[in-house]
Amino acid sequence: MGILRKKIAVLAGDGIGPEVCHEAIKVLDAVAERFGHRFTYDYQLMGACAIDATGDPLPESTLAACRAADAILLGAIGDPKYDNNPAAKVRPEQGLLRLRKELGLYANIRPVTAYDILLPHSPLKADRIAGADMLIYRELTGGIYFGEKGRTENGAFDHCTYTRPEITRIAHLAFQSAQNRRKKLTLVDKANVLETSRLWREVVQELAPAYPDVAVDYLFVDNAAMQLILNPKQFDVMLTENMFGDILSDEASVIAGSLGLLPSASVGDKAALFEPIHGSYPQAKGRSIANPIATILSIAMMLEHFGLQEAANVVKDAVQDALAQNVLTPELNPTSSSTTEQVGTHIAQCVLGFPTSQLHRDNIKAGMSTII
Ligand SMILES: NC(=O)C1=CN([C@@H]2O[C@H](COP(=O)(O)OP(=O)(O)OC[C@H]3O[C@@H](n4cnc5c(N)ncnc54)[C@H](O)[C@@H]3O)[C@@H](O)[C@H]2O)C=CC1
Ligand SMILES: CC(C)CC(=O)C(=O)O
Ligand SMILES: [Mg+2]
Repeated sequence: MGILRKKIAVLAGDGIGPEVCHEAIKVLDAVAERFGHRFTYDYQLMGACAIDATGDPLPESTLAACRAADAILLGAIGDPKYDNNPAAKVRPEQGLLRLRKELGLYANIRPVTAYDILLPHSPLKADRIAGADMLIYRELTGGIYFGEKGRTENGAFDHCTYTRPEITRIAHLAFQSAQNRRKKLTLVDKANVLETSRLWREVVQELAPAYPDVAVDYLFVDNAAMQLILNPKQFDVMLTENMFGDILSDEASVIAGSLGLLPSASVGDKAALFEPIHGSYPQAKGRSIANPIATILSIAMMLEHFGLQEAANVVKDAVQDALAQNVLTPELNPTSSSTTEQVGTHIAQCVLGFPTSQLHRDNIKAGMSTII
């Protein structure tokens, strides 16, 4: 692969979004330096910061920049002043949902891995989670988040709808992914109650014969939530609708060890966006305690999307190095933690090829004894 030039729209967003994006871009710059690629960044507003500046959570200029970019990096959006005001008509989350819809980002791919090195930090029993490695395919532009919603005289409603094409296109992606992995696909639904779930089951059953090497099973979402913690190793590719995937993937982050570790790629036919699965974690804003690894691993997914597998592997190895060296934010290591910036710098330095021992000597010289 020769030298690549790519333009990346950066939507740092709210809360910890700017902090984790800053570290992710540090790592991307290190990739550029090491491999000779050229990445340019187009910073745009989305979320509460965009409402503050323009009144609109997704200004037209942001949407245009995203359309013009080769890929989009998103930090996170959301602010307590909207979370705590149910009457607010304009909300940061509307910007994200509209962006996903406008760009046709229908498949959100969320890898979940139990890192051996973090097993002792997990609140779950190590023998239950060791070796867990799954991909969640979450449908991202349909379902209850996008249905008609409103208030009645004494109540409220959110409609959930799905069409066959919406299910078919993501199901194909999930089947193909399973073919390249351990060849197991689990559809998670609530087909014992919901008509939309029965359509999901019907479509997946119809597609299954085209993928004879993939074993398909079906779980109701309530059982799946329990199985995920009880025996996560049973899952290879999990396919599910928008809201179930949103909820189950946050639950699955406990298997990895922290919500701050899980990256994602949101892809469609014309655009691709890379984002940590977590939100804006407002309690951590400005305190340099947010884990940037979910966003840095989202950069690795972006590099894979660009066809830069070697660079993606270098980023993933650098993350492993940070975990192995105990360069961890406080939710993973409360007694001897590193800052958001120290984790990002460690990973960027590893990408640049610094021997770790050298890096540690430099950190000690700089007085950053908490790193070791
Ligand atoms: N994609 C996005 O931009 C998303 C935005 N949100 C928004 O974020 C705001 C906060 O929502 P919450 O429900 O509190 O979810 P959240 O994901 O922001 O935080 C939930 C908890 O997860 C942990 N956490 C999250 N990110 C972390 C990180 N990088 N490092 C270490 N720990 C981390 C913290 O314990 C935190 O209290 C809301 O306004 C919500 O709407 C929520 C989810 C996704
Ligand atoms: C606005 C929400 C749907 C964001 C979220 O929770 C997510 O995408 O995981
Ligand atoms: Mg979520």
